Amino acid sequence: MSEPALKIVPNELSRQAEAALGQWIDPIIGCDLISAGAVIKLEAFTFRLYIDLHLGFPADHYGPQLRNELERYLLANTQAKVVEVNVTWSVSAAPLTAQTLPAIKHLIAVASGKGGVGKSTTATNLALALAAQGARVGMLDADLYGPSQPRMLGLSELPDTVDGKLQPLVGHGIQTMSIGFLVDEEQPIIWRGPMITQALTRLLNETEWQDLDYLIVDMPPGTGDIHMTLAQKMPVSGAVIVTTPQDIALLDARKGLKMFDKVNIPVLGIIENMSTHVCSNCGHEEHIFGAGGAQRMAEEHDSELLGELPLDIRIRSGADDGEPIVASDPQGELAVAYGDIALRAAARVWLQSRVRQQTVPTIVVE
Ligand SMILES: Nc1ncnc2c1ncn2[C@@H]1O[C@H](COP(=O)(O)OP(=O)(O)OP(=O)(O)O)[C@@H](O)[C@H]1O
Repeated sequence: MSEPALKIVPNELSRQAEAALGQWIDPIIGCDLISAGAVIKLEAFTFRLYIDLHLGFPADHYGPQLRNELERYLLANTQAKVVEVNVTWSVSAAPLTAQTLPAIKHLIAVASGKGGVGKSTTATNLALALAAQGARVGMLDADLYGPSQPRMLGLSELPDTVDGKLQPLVGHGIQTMSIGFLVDEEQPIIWRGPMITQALTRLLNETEWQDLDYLIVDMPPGTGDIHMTLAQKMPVSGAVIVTTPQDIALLDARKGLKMFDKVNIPVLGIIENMSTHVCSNCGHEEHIFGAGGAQRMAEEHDSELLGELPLDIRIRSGADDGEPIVASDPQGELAVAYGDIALRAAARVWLQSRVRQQTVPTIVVE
């Protein structure tokens, strides 16, 4: 005879906890933790609440922060006198396709419509921010006409080849491959479409990436051959679009957004770079390139503003010196801003795959 099914009877505290959790909009995930599928266990005894959360993005620092905030919130908003929240995380691989690369769980493209808006700088700092949360991160410099990752990550050696595979160079913990390692920095690259396509696919496929949660792909500006190669030959989980709030940059960013829509690459969100400038002498804040443009663009295109970054000399000098700000000042406010944006993008990658899986949280009550 089979065991009778366990009958789960909600009690007052579990009802209070579920209601409170339903009201808590996580600033990184963008929705409540139950809807996100993050609550994997909820145990409610008369005055004691035990909650297990599992996040699908790296959260070495975010996890403890979330635990502390949630414990305080639940103590204030339920009858519980003891609340224990346990947070774990792991990054699951993207669904298997013909293009899946076994060593890489997710490819995230960092793109911009227009050149010079700070896409490469943003890509580098986002990669470092994900690594700071515990993820294994790589960087593929797909800006073949103007590779900047060697300089930004402070790398200049020639990569080794082992059994015909290029070994990525590691800068600030990021496994990196760039055409800039293989050609002279001073020499212009004057390849036509098919050569570019071949060079990019070889850089991706012939590099021996080691067990990556995320490979960040630093795209060239615009919408050209490299973008088509990315869409057709690479398993991209999503793209983020970097823009400044300037009208001309936004116009080009819209084209980029539409291009990703056309080739079925989900846009994870928009990043507004050089949003404001705070004068280092007098502290006066100015919107040099205009205000609110990326937010409006996100609303118009049913996308999301992942965050804003100021125009700051420390970001510029770090990028030029091979000491990106997230690595050189990991506790500073700029690293925090990059960290939030990086986690929001990673959380969108996770939520996308959860929508496909439709998982339901387990709730156990006394
Ligand atoms: N938020 C910022 N504050 C100050 N300087 C910045 C910021 N973002 C980028 N920069 C600087 O702006 C310049 C252009 O940045 P970057 O090379 O990242 O742009 P890009 O969009 O990748 O350009 P390209 O399209 O030419 O590859 C660099 O000198 C960089 O250091």
